[in-house]
Amino acid sequence: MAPINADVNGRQAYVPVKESLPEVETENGKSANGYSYETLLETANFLLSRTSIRPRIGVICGSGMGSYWKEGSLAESIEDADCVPYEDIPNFPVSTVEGHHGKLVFGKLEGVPVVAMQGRFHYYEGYPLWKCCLPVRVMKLLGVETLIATNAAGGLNPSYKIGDIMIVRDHINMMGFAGNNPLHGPNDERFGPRFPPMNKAYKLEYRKIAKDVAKELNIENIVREGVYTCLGGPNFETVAELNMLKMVGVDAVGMSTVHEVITARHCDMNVFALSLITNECVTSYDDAEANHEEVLDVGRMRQDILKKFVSRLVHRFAKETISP
Ligand SMILES: O=P(O)(O)O[C@H]1O[C@H](CO)[C@@H](O)[C@H]1O
Ligand SMILES: Nc1nc2[nH]cnc2c(=O)[nH]1
Repeated sequence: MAPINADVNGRQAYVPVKESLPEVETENGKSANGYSYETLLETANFLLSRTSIRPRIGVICGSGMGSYWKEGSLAESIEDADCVPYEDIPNFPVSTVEGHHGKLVFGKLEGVPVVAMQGRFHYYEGYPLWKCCLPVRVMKLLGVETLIATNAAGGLNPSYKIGDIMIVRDHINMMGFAGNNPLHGPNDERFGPRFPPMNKAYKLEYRKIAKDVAKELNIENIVREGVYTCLGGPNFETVAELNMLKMVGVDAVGMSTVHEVITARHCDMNVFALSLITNECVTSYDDAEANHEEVLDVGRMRQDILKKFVSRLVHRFAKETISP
């Protein structure tokens, strides 16, 4: 096992400023912000013992989009794939939502070593935010430098259509406004600083590359750029809530991603995120209702395009920004 203060690849990790963190007690008697650095190193080391892939880019598959890692689709472009079910991974939560398979897939995409989460964790499943984001820290310890987070979201911007792909320019951390943040609790400087900036969360260079790639793939007519927000869920929004979000500049609404991005930026990962617009947000009282089946159907419908888009992005991000 790698020594403490080195990452699993033996490189020097963040310099700790404290030997140990103060214990913060919660109602159930557990530490408030989750597993220690050492515990997550154990998880990372376990994973490295299950694969020879040393991933540089991590991908989180959104609702309905994870299926594109299965047979007949992106799996065909992932070489040397090693799948590890979440149940087998020490300290990992398990997926409980339809459309989230519950596996880590290690492999190569266009020659780039990647790890993909085929299934993410959501707050509404009962996991605290830090636990929803635990895989992001594990990715960091595996050596991942860039996170690509994908999600299914409702389109609030009236010009968006179902099936559009929104490059996330920025987010509004609604849950954070109420004090619910994945970084809540004692801070371990080996992951990152106490007060991380978030104004450049979504890397400008990656957003430019994504627009180039959209042109190359001839899909620029369905690719947008906008602001995402995450609500706790699991219910879809009321008309009044959606109208309020529209007023504050939200383009797409979901129940994920924001806390993952905060955790990734905290540990200095490069971040790119995209939302597949799976439904139009219902902003008047007589329109149709949102439902998860539609979300999954649109994910399936866009599977091929997303597969090509994400693969090209992996290639370009690796070529232009990842250290050799
Ligand atoms: O954000 P992802 O996981 O893509 O899924 C989105 O779609 C589901 C609702 O249909 C919610 O889980 C929401 O967060
Ligand atoms: N909160 C929320 N999440 C979604 N995920 C997919 N569509 C939606 C939506 O309309 N609202």
